[in-house]
Amino acid sequence: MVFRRCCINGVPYHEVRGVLREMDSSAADVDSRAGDPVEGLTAAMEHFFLALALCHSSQMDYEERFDTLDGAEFQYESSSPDERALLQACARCGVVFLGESSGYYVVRARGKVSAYRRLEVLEFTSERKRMSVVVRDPSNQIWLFCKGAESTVLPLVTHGQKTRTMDCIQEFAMRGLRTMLVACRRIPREEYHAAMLAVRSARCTMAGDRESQISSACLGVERDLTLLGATAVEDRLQPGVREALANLRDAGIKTWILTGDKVETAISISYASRHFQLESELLFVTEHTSGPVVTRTLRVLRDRLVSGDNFGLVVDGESLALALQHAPDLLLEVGLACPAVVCCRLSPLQKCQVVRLIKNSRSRPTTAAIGDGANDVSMIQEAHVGLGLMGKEGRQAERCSDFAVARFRFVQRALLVHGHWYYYRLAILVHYFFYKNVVFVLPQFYFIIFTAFSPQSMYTSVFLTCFNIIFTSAPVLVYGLLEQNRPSYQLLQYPPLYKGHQGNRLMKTSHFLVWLTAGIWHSLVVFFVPVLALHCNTVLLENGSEIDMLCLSTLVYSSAVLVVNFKLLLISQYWTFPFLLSIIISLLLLHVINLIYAVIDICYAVFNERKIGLQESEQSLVKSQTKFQCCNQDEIGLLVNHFNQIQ
Ligand SMILES: Nc1ncnc2c1ncn2[C@@H]1O[C@H](COP(=O)(O)OP(=O)(O)OP(=O)(O)O)[C@@H](O)[C@H]1O
Ligand SMILES: [Mg+2]
Repeated sequence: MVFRRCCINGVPYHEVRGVLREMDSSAADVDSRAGDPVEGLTAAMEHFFLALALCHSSQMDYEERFDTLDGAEFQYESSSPDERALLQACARCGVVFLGESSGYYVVRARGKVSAYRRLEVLEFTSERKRMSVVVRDPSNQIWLFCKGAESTVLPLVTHGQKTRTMDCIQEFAMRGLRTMLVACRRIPREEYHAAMLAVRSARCTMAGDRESQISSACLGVERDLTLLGATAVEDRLQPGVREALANLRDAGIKTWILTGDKVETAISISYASRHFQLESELLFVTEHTSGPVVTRTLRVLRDRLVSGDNFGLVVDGESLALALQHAPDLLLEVGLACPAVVCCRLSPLQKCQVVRLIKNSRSRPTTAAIGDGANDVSMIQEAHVGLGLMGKEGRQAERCSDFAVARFRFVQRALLVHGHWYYYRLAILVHYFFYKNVVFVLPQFYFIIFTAFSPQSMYTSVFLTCFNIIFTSAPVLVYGLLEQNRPSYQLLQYPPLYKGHQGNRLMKTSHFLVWLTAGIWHSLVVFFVPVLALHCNTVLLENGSEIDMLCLSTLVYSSAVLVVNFKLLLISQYWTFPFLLSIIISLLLLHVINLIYAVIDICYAVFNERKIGLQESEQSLVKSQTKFQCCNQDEIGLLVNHFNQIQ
């Protein structure tokens, strides 16, 4: 962010490298508006810059060597890029914030170093849209300095050049600059103590709405302000934002800009970023104060939108709150019908509400929110996909997001290329898992039918276990990581290709049925081809013996593994070395494990045979012994009979 302009006591100035030039607003040509450089700072200017140098929450430890340093060299640490830009501008103009030491703000102005005792900081929140500091100056006077959005500071101002300053703010905002008002007040000592007591007790309260109690306590001291002026900071668009927005639009992605900025600033930035086209006709839902009026405006806009022209919708925070309360469906209808929407002066909660409104609309669109500040965290978390920009406004957005991106323009690659690929990969992966299991399991059903509903399993337990774990898992995983159905340059060059996947098209029932049919057909082939082949001649082995059931099962099983792996190879449009290697290894493993299993099985059978043989011989021995005994008994019986007859 760069400090560009300011307005002091109603007079606009242009700042370049620490030189202020008064601007002539009446001049038609922008370049000829800046007048002669201002010689030295007037008391009003010094007071204005002093307010900026004191009213902030930036950090820098004061060191004495800073006293002699040029202010432009300081790097201020702040979560607010606006504040950093303002402090650097102050330093360039001669009022240098040197840092903080033991509760004192040290400031150098006109070569003189002064320490201001920090008494209280009334922090900035996106709801209050302003912040204040209370300090005691070296002459023991207590001052309150306040800066913030004009919508929240102006109502507190009672003295100063209100009208001229607001004209300046309007002009700055039309140029796309981020504006703030700066005001101050000298607080009587007795009032200070009472007001601060109220603020501190509100901060300590645990009951009720604590935030609103703090806000109203702050209002006790933030009142009767004297307007010092206004600042205008340029928030430069990152490189590539225009192209990225245009590409996202071509890809069928609807973009809404949700910002805390002023309406004019937001519109100007929207034109600069081509979110609004030059030919766009703007529809305004702004400055409404009652629900019925907002509803009426939205109805009128809805009727106008039928003509289908290139419209841009602008909604401000207050009107949005009313619309969300009284006519959310109408707002949604109008918003979705407009090609571009800008919502300005939104609080973090409102940003979240807008995302929720869209997310829960009838068509159930997939939403993605992208932001860089703490005030974007709630919408990032509400959206289906949260994208955090690594920015100058701290790391909250980045930490709360699903994906962090360094630059806005990288979003188009993330969505159009990686989003496209990953959706495609995931869709194929899910269908493929169903498919390969259908090919594997259905032959078992056919087998049951062929064996008069026998409970016998065709596959052995080793085969059952290995199918999904070893023989068919690696290729599909590698496919899921590396597949590219189109090259990246093509996807970036033709953003409409992204539309092909919108509405979850690859996961429709029709796609599932296609895969299911393929699975059934392949299962028929892998079962019936071996069965019919063996039906003609079951003697396959060299020694003339017939093949057994294990042999049929191995044949069917191997065919299933081959077919599902080849299917993946054929549907893949991007053959990489790891992918081919994973298929080769899977097939090799199939044969190696088959071989090992066969050897183990033969050994087992031989062992069994031996065991059976042994048992049989043992049994026959017993039998023969018994026979022998029986025989002996018989013979003895015969001998006895014979002996009796002789007698
Ligand atoms: N540190 C600050 N001190 C005082 N006022 C501030 C400060 N930062 C921002 N503001 C004022 O509060 C307004 C709202 O700020 P907020 O951070 O909610 O949104 P934003 O920064 O303007 O926009 P965005 O949503 O794009 O981040 C700003 O437009 C500005 O006028
Ligand atoms: Mg901000």
